[in-house]
Amino acid sequence: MKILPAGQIRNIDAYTIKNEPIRSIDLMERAAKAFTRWFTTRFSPKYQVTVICGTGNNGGDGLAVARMLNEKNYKVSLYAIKKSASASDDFKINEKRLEGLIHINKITSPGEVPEFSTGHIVIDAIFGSGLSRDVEGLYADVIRAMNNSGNTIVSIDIASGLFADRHTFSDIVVKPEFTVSFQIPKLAFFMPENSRYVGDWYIVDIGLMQEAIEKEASDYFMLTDGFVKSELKKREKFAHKGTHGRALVMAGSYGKMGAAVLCAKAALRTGVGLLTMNIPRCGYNIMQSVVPEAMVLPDEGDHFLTSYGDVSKFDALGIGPGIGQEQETVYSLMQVVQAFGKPLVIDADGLNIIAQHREILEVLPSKTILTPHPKEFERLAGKWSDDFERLEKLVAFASENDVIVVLKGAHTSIALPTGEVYFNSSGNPGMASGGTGDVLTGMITSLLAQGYLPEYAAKVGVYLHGVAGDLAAEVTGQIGMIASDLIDFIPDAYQNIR
Ligand SMILES: NC(=O)C1=CN([C@@H]2O[C@H](COP(=O)(O)OP(=O)(O)OC[C@H]3O[C@@H](n4cnc5c(N)ncnc54)[C@H](OP(=O)(O)O)[C@@H]3O)[C@@H](O)[C@H]2O)[C@H](O)CC1
Ligand SMILES: [K+]
Repeated sequence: MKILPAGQIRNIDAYTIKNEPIRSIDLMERAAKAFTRWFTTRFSPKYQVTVICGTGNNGGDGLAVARMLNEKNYKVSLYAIKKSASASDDFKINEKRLEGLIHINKITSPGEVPEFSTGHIVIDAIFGSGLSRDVEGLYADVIRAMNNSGNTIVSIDIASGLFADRHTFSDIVVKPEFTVSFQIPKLAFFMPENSRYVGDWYIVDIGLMQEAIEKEASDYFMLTDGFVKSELKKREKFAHKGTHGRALVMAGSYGKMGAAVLCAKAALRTGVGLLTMNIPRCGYNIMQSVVPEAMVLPDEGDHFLTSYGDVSKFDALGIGPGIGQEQETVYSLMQVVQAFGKPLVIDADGLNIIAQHREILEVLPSKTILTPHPKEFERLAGKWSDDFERLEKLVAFASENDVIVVLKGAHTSIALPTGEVYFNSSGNPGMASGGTGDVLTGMITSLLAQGYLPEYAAKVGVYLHGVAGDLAAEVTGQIGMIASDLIDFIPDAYQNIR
């Protein structure tokens, strides 16, 4: 699914209005209906609803929603912030449609800012994608009062005060529990810095023309079920274990064999035919007894990796989980990436080693997959001042080094060398716990070995990992979930997507 900036969404609106054709007021009606449908399935008419509007089209949506909820027997109080006489045409039409139905309380001065009584659901329709500057004055007073009221807020399209496509410096922004956005996700939703201004967000379809969406170019996409489903490889009837690839994972050191074990189990559960674990000797018994399905290639080093073996017979190589940064390990990493000569997966200490020895970047096979968490990415690419700048750095790093970067976090983002970025939509905060990264490395390595091209191994791996986390959380809850739970749910995650 494409993520598009406000300007391009406006083009799509205009195209739909012209070519469907549909009057813009009817498109607003359709948007308000879609919002109302979402709202009425979540909140019953026993709730009192307060709708706060601006006077642009977001405000027009708010008026139409107020009318629709009133028809459905919700008790609705309605306010419009009117600093000047100007209002959008569709706002004015909706204002007329409300005559005799609901009174619109005008907020024209600070004295008229409502006192929000508790227990209301507040619908935020002050500004949408037309926000053009920081919020101040009367608008700021209202937003502060809304945020301080303790009420559940639902934002229409996007929280008022939040810029859809760039960093929002001001903190005068509505803090909704839910955002219900129209058809196309906004880039701001994927930035961790905005989490309190987005809440749980939902996309509702308002029937914008598909051909108009296709016409608009974008480098940003959201990974969805449909996409991943279409990329999953099927198992052939006459397959044997060799058909599903041979993977080699170089992982572990004294005290960090858990990382190697998690990575191994995840690779196997993701479906690799044959897995070999290249680990230091201290991990031999652990690996053989805990993961009997894996073959073990013990290193000469007792406590950390000191060399590498014949890598030519492997389809995929994953390296990094728990390897530490001893000098011999650094040398073997430097050499093995070149000896392997095909795209591989590098994680954790493997990335820290690269950050210390940047010459390795020059010899990485094209489309190698790097899977940093934000701190590791900072070591590779330097600091950023906000998440939009981080995104710029991510895109630049992937294209300059001809690598695929999987930047882990809520909405893990996958940057390709082409400049495209895919944001994940699966997963939950319970996954922010030790070892989940090792699981992801195992999964992506496994998919590479099974013949997925690097770009698809990254996308499918990240999405599946998130689904496994979501399924695990249904059983364990988010707080008590651990990385091993994720592994147990990989098979279900496959079933779920198919
Ligand atoms: N396809 C769709 O998604 C559809 C969306 N709809 C809804 O329309 C809004 C966008 O509506 P628009 O009228 O373009 O913009 P807004 O309602 O967000 O607000 C514009 C007015 O607000 C003024 N403004 C902007 N920033 C500020 C500020 N900081 N302080 C005060 N006033 C501000 C702006 O003034 P300008 O001086 O910048 O012109 C405008 O007067 C979208 O979000 C959806 O909710 C349609 O209903 C259906 C299709
Ligand atoms: K809004």
